[in-house]
Formats: sequence, C-alpha cells, structure tokens
Amino acid sequence: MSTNNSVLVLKVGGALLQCEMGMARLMDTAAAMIANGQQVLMVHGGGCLVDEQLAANGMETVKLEGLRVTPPEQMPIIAGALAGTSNKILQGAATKAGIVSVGMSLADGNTVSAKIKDERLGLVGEVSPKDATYLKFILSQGWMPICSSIAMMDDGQMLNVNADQAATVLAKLVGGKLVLLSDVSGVLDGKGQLIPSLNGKQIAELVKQGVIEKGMKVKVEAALEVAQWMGQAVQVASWRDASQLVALAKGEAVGTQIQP
Ligand SMILES: Nc1ncnc2c1ncn2[C@@H]1O[C@H](COP(=O)(O)OP(=O)(O)O)[C@@H](O)[C@H]1O
Ligand SMILES: CC(=O)N[C@@H](CCC(=O)OP(=O)(O)O)C(=O)O
Repeated sequence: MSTNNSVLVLKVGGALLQCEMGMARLMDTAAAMIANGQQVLMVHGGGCLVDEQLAANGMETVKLEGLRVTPPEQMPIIAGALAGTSNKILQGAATKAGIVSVGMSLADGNTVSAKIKDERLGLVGEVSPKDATYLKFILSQGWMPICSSIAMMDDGQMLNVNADQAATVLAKLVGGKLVLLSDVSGVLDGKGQLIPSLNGKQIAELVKQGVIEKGMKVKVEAALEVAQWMGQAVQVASWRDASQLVALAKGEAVGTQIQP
C-alpha cells in the first residue's frame, strides 16, 4: 500500500445537490485547496435525487441495510440521476468557483473493476481498485475529477454502487486521504451529540444498539475499511457546517474521526 497525502478524496452526499449555498461554499473551499497545490478528487452520491426521479416515474424505492435494491428497469433512471443530473449540477458549481473539473463515473478510464455485489440487491455493484492512470492524469493537470458511483461490468452492464463505497475504493486506488461529507456533523450518539472519535469495536457496539443505522452504517463501515487500509483516521463530517469546511481547508480534524 502506498500513502500519498497529496490527494484528498472528498465524498459528498446527495443532499448537498439541493443546497446551492452549501455547494458554493464547498466548491470555494475546494478551489482554495487546489490553488494551494492540494489535489482534490470529488466523489458524489445523489440518493435523494434518485428517490425523486424514481417516484416521478411511478417506481418504488426499496433499500436493504442502506443499499438501494436496483432492478434492471430502474437502472436507466438511476444512471441518469447519478451520472447525469447530479454529476452535472456539481460540475456547474465547480465551474462557477473557477475549478476546472472532469465529470466522470467509475466506468471511465479503466479505473475500477466491478461485479454484482449480492443477487438480492439486483444491479448493485461491488468495485475494486484497478488503474489510477486516468485519475492521476486529471489530478496532475490541477483539474478536479468529479466522479459518480455508476460502474460497469466487463460485459457493459451498468451497476449502481453506493457512493461511500465508491469513495473508499478510489481513496485506496490513489492512496489518498478520505473525508466523507454528509448532511450531519458526524456520527451522533443516542442523544444526538457528536462523537469525536470511534474505533471498530465502538462502531460494532453502536450498530448493534441501533444507534448507527441505514446510510450512516454503510458510511462508517466504508470509513473503517479505508482507515485500516491506510493506517490513518478517516473523517466523517458535514458540508453544511462552514466552520468544518474552514478547518478542513487547514488540514485540521473535523467531525468524527474513524480510527484504524
Ligand atoms: N448515529 C448516526 N449519526 C448520524 N446520522 C445517522 C446515524 N444513524 C443513522 N443516521 C442517518 O444517516 C444519514 C447519513 O447517511 P446518508 O443519508 O447515506 O448520507 P449521504 O447521502 O450524505 O451519504 C443521516 O442523515 C441520518 O439520517
Ligand atoms: C447501491 C446504492 O445504494 N447506491 C446509491 C448511490 C447513490 C448514493 O450513495 O447517494 P448518497 O451518497 O447521497 O447516499 C443509491 O442508489 O442511492
């Protein structure tokens, strides 16, 4: 494993796309980091946009432990919402902030390999790192890749990948530092208070108690995997909190530190 802290992998959840001010603040932060020589790779979700698009097309949303069950007939709408609308909304915000970006998906540039994760989930993908050439080229230009979580199998079948898991694999591929930004300030305890630091044992206990569930369960488990792989903490924080973004830009710890 190689650790190259010059790449920051910033994953943003879908709720950001519905908050123009949040997007502007985040992109300004990213622009300042890039101007400072920091390479930034953005990975995004768009789960709420997918929910909306499915509903508008008379289709149901079914989730199993935080992952969307993806029947083949939903795939065109899901790919359109994630690789299309969500990706381009973010690219628009990046452009406005003066960032040169490259909109892409996990299917581009031989970046990952993908297979079906679990037959019960339909066309949900599990990805593993493959080739960093394409990403490294974009980053070396001072450009920011904006990557959606749509992947493709060798036979051309599109797959829907959870965006936290997509970010995990890209962080491993580039040996980067991972920050997962959501609409909550970090992992919260049963009373809604921010937990500053968590290790694997504490995570397992909170999951067992039902305090960490759904999308947050997927997120902390993805974070833990990268923390253990890198031997350094992964941050779960909020794009909503301007002070967290300022701290992030300074390289300070924000939100919840998921410890190896
Ligand atoms: N212990 C917890 N702390 C914080 N959020 C939690 C917790 N357990 C479940 N959640 C839920 O997880 C959500 C974040 O996961 P998710 O919706 O997948 O975010 P994103 O779309 O940003 O990836 C929170 O908005 C909250 O509803
Ligand atoms: C398999 C699976 O669950 N895919 C996710 C991909 C988007 C995502 O993860 O979006 P957020 O980061 O906004 O949650 C989905 O379809 O919602």
